[in-house]
Amino acid sequence: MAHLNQNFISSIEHDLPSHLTMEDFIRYSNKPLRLSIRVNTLKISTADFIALMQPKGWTFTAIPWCENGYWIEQEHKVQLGNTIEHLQGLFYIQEASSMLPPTALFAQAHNSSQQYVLDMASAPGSKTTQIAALMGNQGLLVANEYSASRVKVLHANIARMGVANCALTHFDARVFGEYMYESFDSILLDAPCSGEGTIRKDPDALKNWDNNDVKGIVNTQKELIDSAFQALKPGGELVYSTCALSRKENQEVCLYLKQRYPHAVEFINLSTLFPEADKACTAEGFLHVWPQIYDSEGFFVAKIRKTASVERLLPAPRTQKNFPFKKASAKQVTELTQYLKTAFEITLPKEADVYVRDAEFWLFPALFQPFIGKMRFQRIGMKLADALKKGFKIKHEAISALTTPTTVELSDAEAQAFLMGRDIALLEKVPPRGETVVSYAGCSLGMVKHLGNKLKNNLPRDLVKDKIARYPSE
Ligand SMILES: C[S@@+](CC[C@H](N)C(=O)[O-])C[C@H]1O[C@@H](n2cnc3c(N)ncnc32)[C@H](O)[C@@H]1O
Repeated sequence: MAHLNQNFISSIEHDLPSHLTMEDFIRYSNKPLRLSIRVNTLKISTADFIALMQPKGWTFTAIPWCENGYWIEQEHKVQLGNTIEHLQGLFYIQEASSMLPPTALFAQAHNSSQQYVLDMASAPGSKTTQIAALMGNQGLLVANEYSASRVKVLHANIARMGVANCALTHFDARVFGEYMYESFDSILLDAPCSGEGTIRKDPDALKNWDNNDVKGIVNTQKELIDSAFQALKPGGELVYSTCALSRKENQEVCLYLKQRYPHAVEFINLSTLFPEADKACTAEGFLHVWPQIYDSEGFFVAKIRKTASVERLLPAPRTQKNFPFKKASAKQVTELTQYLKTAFEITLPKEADVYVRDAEFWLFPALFQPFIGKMRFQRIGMKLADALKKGFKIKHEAISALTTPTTVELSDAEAQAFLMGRDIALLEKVPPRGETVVSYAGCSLGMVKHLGNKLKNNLPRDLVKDKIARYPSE
């Protein structure tokens, strides 16, 4: 049963649009959320994923605002996060309304080239990984997160989902306007908020709700949206979203921006974003999703176009020296490319550059180059391989993100054993193949050393699980 304190009810009654009732709001707040997932098209097509999961007892209902999002029901209730398909990054467990902001950001983009994208408050990465899929792993996606522990979760999700076009930063996002003035084509500010919309997931979310706490959050939101607008290129687009319900954290933050930059802020009307979007549309053209409208969590989404350049608020900081990477030499690139091609049939993407730091080889999105020295990055692109005394050793991240056609396909039981860190015995002795990629459902799972009579497990220790959930028929 959701705990709605009286202060919250009084405040929300004030903000609820006249065509919705408080009774419905309370009724839906007490209803369990429908389970929803997003298929990771960086790894598998939606059709193949449905064909894989239907025989395992899943039923799919399409989410109208996300091409690859589904409400699902499971015939056999297993812990989704521990399934093989989840661990290999074929899908992301994501609340349906949380899929709205990236859809809005990529819908009918005014500037059709969304090459430089910033996600200002990213962890745990639901929307970052959705954006990377919408970008098809091209361009450059800068994903920022302020909390150190949440940066780790963000990175784990990016790696699991095979995202290759991302650079991670760890800042209070208020710095972007100063450090990255008018640098991005598109920005998502999924702002820290009071989380009122999450009551169906967390019945205690509003137990201690206090109007005074909201005031502090609103100041942060205004500073963050200002910084986002400074970092946006003229002609660029910004989506501001929260899972809060009050006008203060939503409409008023956007109106504040318009007041600050009246000549440069244009609100884009979202009433036709998907069929029935008008049901949640406000007078300003924002989507204010109350739980009872689409039987989802509460959410707010505003799309804003920057129609003109704005005056820079703070001077450009000095260029940062001591970038620890350098571009790999032509000889190094040739040797590495040959190793990847011969051993794994991997061809490196054209829009990426190989960088080297000590004995580590990294793949950076090509568009990253102009950002060198502008700010400190936690992690850029992905680690490709380590240099050995003779040759290289490919990293798991690269196997996960790059297509590897030559693989040994594992059965359900073998995939389970692999993810639990175990070696896999082969029924017949065959000539050893050395480093080999193993796959499940046609998608790579990781690497083994093929010894002829067994596959020696090479899964990184931090990815080994104690428990894997399997469906009864498997
Ligand atoms: C609503 S959550 C983001 C959810 C995320 N976009 C997703 O879809 O998975 C807001 C995030 O902002 C982070 N945060 C809080 N204050 C911040 C700040 N000043 N700058 C950047 N991030 C901040 C929080 O740690 C939290 O992870």
